[in-house]
Amino acid sequence: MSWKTPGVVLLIRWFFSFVVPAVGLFIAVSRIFSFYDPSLPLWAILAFFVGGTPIAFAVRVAWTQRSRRRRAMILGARAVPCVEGKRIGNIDVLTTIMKRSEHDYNGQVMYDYMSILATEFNNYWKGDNFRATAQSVLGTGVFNSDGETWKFHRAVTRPFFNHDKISHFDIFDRHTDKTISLMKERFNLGHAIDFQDVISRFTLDSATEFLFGHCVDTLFAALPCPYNVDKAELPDNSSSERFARAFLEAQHGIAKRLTVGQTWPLLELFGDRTAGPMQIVNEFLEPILKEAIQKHQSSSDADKDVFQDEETLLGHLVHQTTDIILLRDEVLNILLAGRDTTASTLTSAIYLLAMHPHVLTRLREEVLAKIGPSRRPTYDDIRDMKYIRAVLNETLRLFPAVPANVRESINDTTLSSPNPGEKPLFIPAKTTVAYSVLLMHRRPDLWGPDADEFDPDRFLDDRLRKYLIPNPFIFLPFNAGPRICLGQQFAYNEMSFMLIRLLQNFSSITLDLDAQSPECRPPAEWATAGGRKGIEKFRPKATLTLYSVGGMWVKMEEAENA
Ligand code: HEM
Repeated sequence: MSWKTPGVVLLIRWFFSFVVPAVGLFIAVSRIFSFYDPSLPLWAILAFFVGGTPIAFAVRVAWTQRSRRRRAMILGARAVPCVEGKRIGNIDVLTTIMKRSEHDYNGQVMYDYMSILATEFNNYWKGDNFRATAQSVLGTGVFNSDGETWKFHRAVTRPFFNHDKISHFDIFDRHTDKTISLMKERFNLGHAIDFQDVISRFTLDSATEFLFGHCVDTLFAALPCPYNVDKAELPDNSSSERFARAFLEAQHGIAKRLTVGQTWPLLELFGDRTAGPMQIVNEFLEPILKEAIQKHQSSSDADKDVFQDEETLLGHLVHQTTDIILLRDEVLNILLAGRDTTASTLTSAIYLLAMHPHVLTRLREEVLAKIGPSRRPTYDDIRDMKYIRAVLNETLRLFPAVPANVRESINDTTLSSPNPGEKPLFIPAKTTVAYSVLLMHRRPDLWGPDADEFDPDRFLDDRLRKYLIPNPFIFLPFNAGPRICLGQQFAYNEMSFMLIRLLQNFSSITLDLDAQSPECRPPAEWATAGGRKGIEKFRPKATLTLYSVGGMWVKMEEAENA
């Protein structure tokens, strides 16, 4: 095991920031004393050793605060109000945030403690803190870089997403068929299915196929067993799912770090929690990357020069670079960007359709009228289907797959005050600012008094003109500005394709709450809470993406003509 764990690296940094200056000060003072009187009193030596580092820390904090007040005044701004804890270093606030992030309704702790960033994207970047947190998993890929490196990543990947590829629909079709037949098998046994699990397999198998040309075939592994069913009743055809599990574990590692904040390395004093899972991920990827590089290098020069409409992202990327680390970072970042987001949105959509059968009926009518009971949907079909787009948008409004995010300020800047007439809030350079799209999407002042309700018509009727058209920044599931999601169109195609196929095959969806293990069900006290917390039948939580704790257990009724 390497001694250079994240925790040790942080302690070394702190040693040089606080202990070394304190010792330096001690040496300087003792020199001055020795000039007049060679023996420094024992109490002074002890006081320096015991109090030196905390005093150096306190002086640094006081100096920073004074400097911030002065810089805020220059910008005509005021300091952001601070949360005042009861313990030194706000340790009580930190532990409360960690605990509530684990158990409370997603976003609630943010709502109670933090301020919301609205539209000030230009003064911010991802920043060093986020990069340090995610580096061991995402490397320097598009999701985790800024400046020139980010521009490079974005430039090399963008052409791949520029036009819709027929081959993508072939991939969706193959994996959708497999997914639906797995679901039917389970429903025929009379049991529920964890839709979140099965759809995550679908998006992983589809994404690995279109990114690397190698499907990880998670749809062939055994499905999880409902809480209320004996495992022996279900067939077990398990095969290795190491890659999928390891990649998820690595993401959980990043999410944990983000919850703790900048002191996360202290929790990893004895080892990097993402190192083990990332070793498995890298072992899976390395031969695939090497094969793609070799194939490119052995192709004739004439072939290399001709721009080909490659089927896979990797096939496209090796034309730009054969640096194996760059290639790995790129495909892993896009796998993360594209896989869990679509799985999360489809899971939320199925939940909402189960909760609102009249929406399901209307959506099914659109599918049957436009495409019929069995034909494969085309790109043109999907483009013309207004209601399916409204259902997906309304799902993304209430349950945005990336519910919260962070940015770091580049220079000293300000945010307009939430209370009109008050001075703006001062944001010093290099400050991490967290913002929640989920909370913004549910604000009644932005979306109307029924903001908490699921109603796809708000994307079709007068409410569209009243709220969204004049103020498009109130709906940001795909982010906005130069870092807007590259895969937005791909995602709408994939999600619409799957929903259409599901509704061609099934005529109703019900939640099976008994199949969910009791510790994963929403706590009884949520029922009396206001807003969506009081409505929800599942516990929404987030790693980098939103998910349902313990899965989303549903039953579906097969359509007569399926
Ligand atoms: C419902 C589905 C999706 C949602 C809600 C979504 C949402 C987002 C969001 C919020 C970001 C900004 C993240 C940030 O800057 O911190 C983003 C970035 C990105 N997304 Fe998506 N995404 C989805 C699907 C996809 C798919 C399917 C792909 C590709 C196959 C993809 C590729 C990307 C890439 C490459 C970026 C990075 C852009 C950059 O930083 O310049 N996304 N996405």
